[in-house]
Amino acid sequence: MSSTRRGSSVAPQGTFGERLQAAMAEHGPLCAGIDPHRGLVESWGLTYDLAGVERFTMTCVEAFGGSVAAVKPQSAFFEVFGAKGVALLERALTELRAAGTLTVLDVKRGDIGTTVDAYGEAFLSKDAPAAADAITLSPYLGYGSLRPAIDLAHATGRGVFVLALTSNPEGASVQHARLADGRSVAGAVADDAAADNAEARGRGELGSVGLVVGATVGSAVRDLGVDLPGMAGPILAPGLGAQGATAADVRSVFSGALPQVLASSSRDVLRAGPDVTSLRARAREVATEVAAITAA
Ligand SMILES: O=c1ccn([C@@H]2O[C@H](COP(=O)(O)O)[C@@H](O)[C@H]2O)c(=O)[nH]1
Repeated sequence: MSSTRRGSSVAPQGTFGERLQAAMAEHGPLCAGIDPHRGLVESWGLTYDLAGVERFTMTCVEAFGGSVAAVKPQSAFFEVFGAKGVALLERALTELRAAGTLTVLDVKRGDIGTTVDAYGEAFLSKDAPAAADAITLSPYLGYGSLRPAIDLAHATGRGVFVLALTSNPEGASVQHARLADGRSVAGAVADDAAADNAEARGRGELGSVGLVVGATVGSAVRDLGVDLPGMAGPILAPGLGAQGATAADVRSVFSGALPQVLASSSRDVLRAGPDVTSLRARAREVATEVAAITAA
């Protein structure tokens, strides 16, 4: 990538796992999503175009910046608007970073290793144009293909969340399958992440390689032998609210690994907009509810 396409260079202090652990302790374990769906944008009285999505996004940045542990923009909703949408996404990431709020960019990238290397440069390098504190990765070209991005994340103090048990019902057809050694696909992804978090675990810290496990997955974690405590990294748990999962589901799905959970909610919180104070209040309310469950 040419240097003219690079963003500004601000090296984060400490590992992603350390920073996330501190942010969850301060604000509660909520990652608020920025998902400018057409219907949501219009329900805020905005037009569904670049200007409307910009207003929506910057309202979220103002409401969530400094108020929640992390913010997760969903890249797809920005890519819809082409280069200008991506520029808006980059601006949101920059402003959240300036507010001292961790960002998890939901891009779900995965490819052969040489291409994953470029994805790492795009989002996790110190001069990345769309620098995020962490990104989501898909391991379905093999966990090992993610190596360049995982190594870069470790080198730059950033993190990744690897899809293990996604919140959608269709995910089970792949993620519940069994390998030749008897382990489930999701269990094997967790074992691979555990190996990457071994040093952090040895220091008694949260690792920087997390997993995505939906709060909607019921008993799958137990049934499939997915060792979340042994994984020792953060668990990004979407599905709260609009997809039907409750705080009580968080408690049962992640029992034994609750301190690692970063619950993620988008539409349920975003419906409280467009008023900044109401939006922030709803995010705080959900964060407090999940904190009470995960601390119990
Ligand atoms: O397993 C997964 C992985 C990612 N997501 C993403 O999280 C949000 C969920 O939005 P809600 O409005 O809270 O349902 C969205 O960006 C998804 O792409 C997920 O839902 N499940």
